[in-house]
Amino acid sequence: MTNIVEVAVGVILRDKEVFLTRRASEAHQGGKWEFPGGKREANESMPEALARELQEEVGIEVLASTPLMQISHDYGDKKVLLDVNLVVQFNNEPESKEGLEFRWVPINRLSEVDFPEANSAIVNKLLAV
Ligand SMILES: Nc1nc2c([nH]c(=O)n2[C@H]2C[C@H](O)[C@@H](COP(=O)(O)OP(=O)(O)OP(=O)(O)O)O2)c(=O)[nH]1
Ligand SMILES: [Mg+2]
Repeated sequence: MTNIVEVAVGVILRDKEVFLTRRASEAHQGGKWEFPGGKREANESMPEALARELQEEVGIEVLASTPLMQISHDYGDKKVLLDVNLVVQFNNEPESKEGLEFRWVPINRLSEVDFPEANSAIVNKLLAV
């Protein structure tokens, strides 16, 4: 039995651009760009995990989010379940509270971004919206 890491992921969307951060080089999938988010803790629901992670990592308060998709992916060294949510209403200007690189990228340029493998399904879905 291998355990699956459940991850709350936020696609922060404003004016047809999304907010990305760059994973720390020593992290799993280090150096890749990502949608902010992180692991759900045992005592949390997914929406609670999303709100906490986006507050901790990028300093925003989520006011409303809508589920986009769930993705199961096996990286070989780690299995993840990404719970991906669109975040279109929030307070504060997103930045990286963890000192990571960040940038806004137009949706139609997402296919050029170096994401972890599991993210191609997210990119395809966003390009189709
Ligand atoms: N946040 C995020 N994680 C992603 C994406 N794509 C993807 O495969 N992942 C994977 C990478 C990691 O294995 C996992 C997220 O775990 P994490 O290590 O960032 O979790 P965390 O923020 O709670 O970090 P930590 O407390 O363990 O440092 O999900 C994505 O777009 N965003
Ligand atoms: Mg994280």
